[in-house]
Amino acid sequence: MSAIPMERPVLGDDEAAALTGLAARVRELAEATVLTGAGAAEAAAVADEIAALTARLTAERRGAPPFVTPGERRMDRQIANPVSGPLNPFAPPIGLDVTSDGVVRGEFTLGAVYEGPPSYVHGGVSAMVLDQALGMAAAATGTPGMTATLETRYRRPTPLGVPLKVEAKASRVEGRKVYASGTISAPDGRVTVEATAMFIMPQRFVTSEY
Ligand SMILES: CCCCCCCC(=O)SCCNC(=O)CCNC(=O)[C@H](O)C(C)(C)COP(=O)(O)OP(=O)(O)OC[C@H]1O[C@@H](n2cnc3c(N)ncnc32)[C@H](O)[C@@H]1OP(=O)(O)O
Repeated sequence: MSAIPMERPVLGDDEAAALTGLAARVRELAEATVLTGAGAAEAAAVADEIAALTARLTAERRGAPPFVTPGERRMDRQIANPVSGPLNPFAPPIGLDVTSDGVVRGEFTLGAVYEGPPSYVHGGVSAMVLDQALGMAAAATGTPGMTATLETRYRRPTPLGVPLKVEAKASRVEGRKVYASGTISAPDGRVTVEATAMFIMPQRFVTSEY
């Protein structure tokens, strides 16, 4: 049982645009925080100002991230997803497109907040990006599901601060199970991470709109 309810408020266009802008500023703030050379006193002063801003936002707090109206299925309306959601400051965010033949593609650059080994992307972040891309490829078959297995193979370090590509495609559907694979590649075209995954449409969602 989750502490976050399933029922969601739906944002109008103006509010969605304003909150998207807010998330972009908070994303910049996160990067500024990990890179700042401000001294202790300045960092403490800025922390106090941010605490005041957080209190302003929390004054009207929702119980769950909101949705937007476009899209027939719930996953199309979810704009606070941690990989692709423009409303989520934690998300890079990565724009992922699905071609008519079911291939998911995205281009993205990851900054210092996603660092694992010095100057390279954290392996868990790469896995998260691939989980999302492969999940979208699975959903494109018409059988959206939850990740049951995700296997990643880290072939070489994934560089920060340069344009990366992610690509994914489903290979087969067996009842409620969908198998998919994908890669992240560096600007030189070499694959840095490969992934295979199996998604299962939960029995409880078979008759719902998920
Ligand atoms: C477009 C959006 C993209 C989103 C991408 C990101 C997606 C996510 O992050 S999802 C979050 C992470 N995943 C989860 O939290 C999933 C947690 N697990 C579950 O909810 C359930 O175990 C779930 C949905 C995987 C399967 O549940 P359920 O529908 O009850 O399956 P169940 O009836 O027990 O089993 C069905 C079949 O799957 C198999 N199976 C179930 N779970 C697994 C598993 N983890 N690994 C391998 N096989 C499995 C069973 O053995 C059974 O096989 P068979 O048909 O051959 O007997």
